[in-house]
Amino acid sequence: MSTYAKELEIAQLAVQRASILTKRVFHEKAKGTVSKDDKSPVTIGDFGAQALIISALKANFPEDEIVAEEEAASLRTNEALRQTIWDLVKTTQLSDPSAESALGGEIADEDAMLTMIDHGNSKGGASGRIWAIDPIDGTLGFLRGGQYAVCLALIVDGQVQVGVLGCPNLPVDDTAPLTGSVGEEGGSGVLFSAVLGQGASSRPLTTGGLAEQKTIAMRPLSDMSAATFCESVEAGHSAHGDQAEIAKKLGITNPSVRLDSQAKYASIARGAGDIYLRLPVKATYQEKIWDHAAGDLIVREAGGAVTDIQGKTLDFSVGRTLANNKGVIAAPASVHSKVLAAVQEVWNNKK
Ligand SMILES: Nc1ncnc2c1ncn2[C@@H]1O[C@H](COP(=O)(O)O)[C@@H](OP(=O)(O)O)[C@H]1O
Ligand SMILES: [Mg+2]
Ligand SMILES: [Mg+2]
Ligand SMILES: [Mg+2]
Repeated sequence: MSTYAKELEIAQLAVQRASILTKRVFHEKAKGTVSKDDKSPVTIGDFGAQALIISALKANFPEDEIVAEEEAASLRTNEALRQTIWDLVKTTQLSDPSAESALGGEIADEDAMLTMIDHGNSKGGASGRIWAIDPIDGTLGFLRGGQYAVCLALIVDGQVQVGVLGCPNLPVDDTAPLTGSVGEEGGSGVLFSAVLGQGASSRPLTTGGLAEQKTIAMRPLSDMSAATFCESVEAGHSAHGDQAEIAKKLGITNPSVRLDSQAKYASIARGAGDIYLRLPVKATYQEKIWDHAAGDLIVREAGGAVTDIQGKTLDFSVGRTLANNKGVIAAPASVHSKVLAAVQEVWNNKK
């Protein structure tokens, strides 16, 4: 068995199961949205997906630490919301019994569900095995009817070893035009994964066991002017103006493709786009490890390089945030230094 084979298998099945829950909520009008302390939204889909993923991890790797985005505090005082989530969680299973049983079976009751959610409160750090979970990345996209991703990564002694992204609204076809909006028929969804040193792959998302996988790779980029770059839909999450200036400096003529979530990392990893730019809007914002761990590894294993705007690799060893980094540049390894140089020119001119 290759290294991290079991972790990869469980992570993929856990993300696939959680994706089923998020899809159910995606098609509902009422998504049980509540506002967090930082004013950002969280939905019944985020809470439910986090409970299901953590339950699978606890059943298989009880000693591991977990850093997850959400916490159960607001659910302890909001019975209606808690019950809605519980109804979703207890009725979401993989249709393949052996896959479902690999995830350790059902959560016992509502209280156990809250405990599961709160197991994601690890401080993270430089030693040991730490899972990073973003149950729904791109919650704003999820609410808008756009792209979102279910994200899970295993970090060991500060290095991302396993990364899995479920992107329920991406098309299975790698060559389909890249857009941030979901078409009439929607995408049927793709599950991306990578293990350090073992390459990156993708397979269609299913509602049962894992579908057959294929290797993915970034597009060779011989002509920078033909590159497609991706950025957030939300202007508050990355600096659209700076990014447009950088693209111009690089001679990129295609308009940027705006899509929510780590679907950006996944899309460039499979050659549906080329470059992902995330320039800080606010100097004080610290990126969260769960927003990047899986995507960073998947892009690197597909032939890309990922750094911050100073050219430093992303440092997952300093807690729940990327406190040592600012912004993100992800590009094919062969052109990354060129992109970095353009970013630095624009960034330094601003000072
Ligand atoms: N000021 C800010 N700068 C950068 N990222 C931010 C931000 N405020 C929130 N975010 C993060 O941006 C993520 C979405 O990224 P994107 O814009 O690429 O879709 C959010 O994840 P969630 O949706 O999981 O909360 C959130 O963690
Ligand atoms: Mg959030
Ligand atoms: Mg996120
Ligand atoms: Mg999230």
